[in-house]
Amino acid sequence: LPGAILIGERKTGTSTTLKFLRQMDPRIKTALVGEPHFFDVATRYSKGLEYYRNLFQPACPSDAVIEKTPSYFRTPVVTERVYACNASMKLMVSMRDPIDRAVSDFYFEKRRHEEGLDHTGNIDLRSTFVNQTFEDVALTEQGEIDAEFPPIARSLYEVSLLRWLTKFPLKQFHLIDADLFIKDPVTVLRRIEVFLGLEPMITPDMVYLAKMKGYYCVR
Ligand SMILES: Nc1ncnc2c1ncn2[C@@H]1O[C@H](COP(=O)(O)OS(=O)(=O)O)[C@@H](OP(=O)(O)O)[C@H]1O
Repeated sequence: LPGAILIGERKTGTSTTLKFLRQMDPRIKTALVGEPHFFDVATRYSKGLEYYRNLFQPACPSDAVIEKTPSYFRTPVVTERVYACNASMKLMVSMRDPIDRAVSDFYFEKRRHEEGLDHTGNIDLRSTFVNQTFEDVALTEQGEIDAEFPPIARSLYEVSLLRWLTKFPLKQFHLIDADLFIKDPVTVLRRIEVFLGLEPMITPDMVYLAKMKGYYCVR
């Protein structure tokens, strides 16, 4: 079972962070599926811990087993369930400039909707988003920032973080600077290795800057 979870938030580079860790540090083992959604989806949670265990790569005791599911961060029931699973769980929270994150989240939702990929059936009505920009939907009729609009609500990191802190001590958290990750992934990844209890082995020669993309890639 994982000893650490990257609990969110979405659009903060969680996919790349996990991919880089897996590719660059063979002691880090992950789930075989991208996002297990074990603690937030009732039908999966009810399958029990053996089901959850089987979602992971095989690992030896010196490895660090981790998973990432960005919706864990903001889903209240998850905090209790993770605590019941392992009160010593290490929790990684990735944070990006909240406005950049909200804008990215909005356009991601808009694209998903336009492509008809949302199959949940409970998409927020405002997320029809047709011909709308982020600026069109970010304000209430009174001209205030609409803190209940999901892409904005998901950037209110402190709301979720305070709930997690009612259950887990601060020393079990590691905050990932997602803006620094884009500029200097190695520094961020080495800090994660240390948090996971591993001697850092990720080094700058393992990455290169893909100038066209503007992002670092693994060699
Ligand atoms: N190396 C590299 N390559 C590609 N993308 C990178 C990289 N590093 C960070 N990012 C940032 O990752 C953002 C997407 O975040 P997530 O992976 O958390 O998105 S998701 O919630 O899983 O859809 C994505 O945000 P957007 O560009 O706004 O989509 C990127 O800023």
